[in-house]
Amino acid sequence: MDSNFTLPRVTLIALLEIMLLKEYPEARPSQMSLPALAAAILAIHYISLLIWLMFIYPFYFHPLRNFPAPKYTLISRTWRRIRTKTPPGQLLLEVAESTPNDGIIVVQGHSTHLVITKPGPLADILVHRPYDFAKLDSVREFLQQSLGDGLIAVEGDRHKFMRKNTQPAFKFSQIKELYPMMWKIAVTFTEILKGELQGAEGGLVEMSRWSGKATLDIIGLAAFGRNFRSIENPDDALVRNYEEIFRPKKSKFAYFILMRTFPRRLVNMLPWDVARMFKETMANIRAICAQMVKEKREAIAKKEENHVDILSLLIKSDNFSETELIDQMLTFMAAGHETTASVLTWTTYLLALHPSWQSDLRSELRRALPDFPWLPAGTDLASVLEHLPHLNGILNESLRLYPTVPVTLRGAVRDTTISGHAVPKGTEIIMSPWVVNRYTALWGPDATEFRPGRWITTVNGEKKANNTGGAASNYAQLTFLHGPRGCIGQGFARAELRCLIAAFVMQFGWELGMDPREVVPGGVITNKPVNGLRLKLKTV
Ligand code: HEM
Repeated sequence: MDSNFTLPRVTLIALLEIMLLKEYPEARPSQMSLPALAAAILAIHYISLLIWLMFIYPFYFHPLRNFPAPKYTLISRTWRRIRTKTPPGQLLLEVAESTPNDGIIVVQGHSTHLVITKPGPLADILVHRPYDFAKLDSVREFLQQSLGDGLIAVEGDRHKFMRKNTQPAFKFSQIKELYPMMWKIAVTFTEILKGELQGAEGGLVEMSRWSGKATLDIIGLAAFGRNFRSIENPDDALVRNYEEIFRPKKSKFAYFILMRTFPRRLVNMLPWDVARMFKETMANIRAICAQMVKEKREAIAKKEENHVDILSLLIKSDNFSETELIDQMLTFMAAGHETTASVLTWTTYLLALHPSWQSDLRSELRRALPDFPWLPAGTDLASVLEHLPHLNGILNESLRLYPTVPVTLRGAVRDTTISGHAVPKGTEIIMSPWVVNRYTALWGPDATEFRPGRWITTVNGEKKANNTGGAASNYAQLTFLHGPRGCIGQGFARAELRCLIAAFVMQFGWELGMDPREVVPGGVITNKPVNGLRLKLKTV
């Protein structure tokens, strides 16, 4: 939705004028040479274009000009964000806090975007008209390059079909079946970590790395029915490949920005390591997934065991081709592994800063699971963990304060409306869980503080978990988005996190093992502490 006057068009007009003046010398001022005249014409056109784009078009002609806008240009703020290393989404939060709005703000950067801040317009985009908005072509192309045509990358009718046929693998009864397996890995994770502590100086461990191993093992078993044993075996090929992809690095950030801005083929032609690394590691991961799909098909055919994993359910549904199964598996591995690891890492960070919540949670868990790490036969772990107020309050508050995907972009694929406002095709939209989850208009003056108590209600003297955190709308919590393009794995992720946090808190007490100023949220795909998270653990 940008101006018809663009740099290439204005350059073309200027060149045409120069050619005309060359053809008709009588029209030229006699005292100026042609080169001087050409330079002057180009300069006048470019300065006019700049004035048009910065001061006239956005405020008097842009179709979205009537939405409230910040009083400053985003370019100056972006520069400050880069300098001060504030996390992605923080700049937009400052915009939302300082610009009175009804849920839609227009921001001008190198192009125009609508930033959505409140429940009404979020519901329109995510639930009422989700297929009027799609991922931007550049983002989709990047996803397809890595994950093929998995659920996260497809659009329109293709997406509707896939989502409908994948949903059964994530229904509540299915997740309930997965709890004991998740618990087993969570306990193994803490046991191995306990062993590591003996060799670790001062009980120091790097939590991001360990979180990634635990969640990779859980997704391996739940998605493929295969234990990668990455917790025990750091040299596993799949583990190494995933660690390589997700390790935050400046060169990767630059690669993503270039992929957003220039054609993918062009960027991939550049002779740099990061493009080659992406290509090679994704090809390795794809080959491993293809092998696992093949083996699983054979095992199902031989009726070797009772298969409850996601891949088995998709194979048995007979709705997916071989390539589609591989694409879906790659998608679940990518979407369901680092995301959950990031939340586990941030939860341990928040609990390191708030030791009283750590010990309250431990007491709650000891009462609920007195035989830890054993579960008496017949224990309904899902029912036990899903009702614990401290566990769920802490999890919800971590998900709120450190949403794994801090910012997501959409483009209107047709002329449509948001909250009754006309929005032309091509309009780019920013939805930011970081903004919405921390917005004082939705959460009150303590929006940015860690207060798990907001998710706990006392009824007749008994503490119970609530699902709203005291906010007036479900849309105030955007971590998993909502609607048919929201996270299909939300229930899975919550189950897994309950197990991991519970086992961790029952096994260890901890404090921060680094300068708190060094704990900086950032990262390329998921929101991670860019300098890692060192914790000082002791067994309890
Ligand atoms: C705490 C952990 C997780 C968080 C915060 C999270 C967050 C999200 C978000 C924000 C999206 C929408 C992305 C966008 O459209 O820009 C998404 C989509 C998705 N997530 Fe998750 N996710 C998590 C865990 C999982 C898990 C465990 C799985 C699978 C086992 C999973 C599978 C997916 C898939 C397949 C999609 C695409 C859905 C679609 O477009 O229909 N996620 N997730």
